[in-house]
Amino acid sequence: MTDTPSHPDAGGAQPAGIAQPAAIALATAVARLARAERLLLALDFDGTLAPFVDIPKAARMLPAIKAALDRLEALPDTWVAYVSGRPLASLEIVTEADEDALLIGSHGVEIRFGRDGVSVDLSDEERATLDKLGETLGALVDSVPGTRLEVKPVGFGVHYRLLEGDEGAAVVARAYEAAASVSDQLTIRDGKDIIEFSVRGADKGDGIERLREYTHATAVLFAGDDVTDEDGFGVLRPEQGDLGIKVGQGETAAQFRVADERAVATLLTLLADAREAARGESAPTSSPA
Ligand SMILES: O=P(O)(O)OC[C@H]1O[C@H](O[C@H]2O[C@H](CO)[C@@H](O)[C@H](O)[C@H]2O)[C@H](O)[C@@H](O)[C@@H]1O
Repeated sequence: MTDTPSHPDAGGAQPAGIAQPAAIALATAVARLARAERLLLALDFDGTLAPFVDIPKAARMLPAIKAALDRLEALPDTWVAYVSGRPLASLEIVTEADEDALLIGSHGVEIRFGRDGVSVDLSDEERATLDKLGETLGALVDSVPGTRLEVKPVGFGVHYRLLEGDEGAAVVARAYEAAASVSDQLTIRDGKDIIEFSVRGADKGDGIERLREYTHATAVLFAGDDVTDEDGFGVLRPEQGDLGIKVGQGETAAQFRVADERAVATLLTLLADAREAARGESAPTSSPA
């Protein structure tokens, strides 16, 4: 946390990891968001809540983030949802989802709202393309030590986090070529040390709109770190009180930017404090990681 004075509307605290006066403006926006009638927190997972690790299934959100989200989820008219590129099954594990969890997986293709869900029924043509894609990309990763194929319900991710320097770019080029030999209709997503090819083209913006509809939220907070999260920022309605937060570097349509997951922890803790106060709950003194 910074020790500089805060804006009168900001509830007396500022998010760490960003410079003034942006920190003051963000703290003010968070204080306003805390007073929303029905609040939806739609959150990207990897690189936003959880630091990157070499083994995807080992990723977990920072403890301070988990604590803040648990507090927020316990409040009335407040929903926490995860909107990720991960397959739903993987997202359930890393978020330690309970039976009420709101999850959007596979970049908007897979949906689980509590016990309700949308199953992904592939057409014969999509299934055939997917099978061929798996064989082709499988052969590629088998030929490049350090790469790994992530199997998803509607596509595949080629992971190359363990490669050095230009080796990653070379694998991406070969993956493009391999995928193009299968189909020119694929949705391609260039993520952080992963290149993904899918036979379905939904995006995180679609997922957020489904969540907005389901929760009847009057305000939405979406935070994300990657290029694929720009689809999410694109459907926000700042004029209605929505808030978009970009985590880390890179061009963005989000209104605000914070440095990293620790700054997200600070922000969510401030939001939990402010919303508990707004909803008349006790606001325990809490310190982020
Ligand atoms: O939309 P997100 O929740 O940010 O998911 C994006 C991808 O996240 C996972 O891969 C990334 O995180 C891994 C664990 O830290 C890391 O090893 C990998 O290099 C990153 O690309 C996940 O495995 C993918 O399926 C998601 O698309």
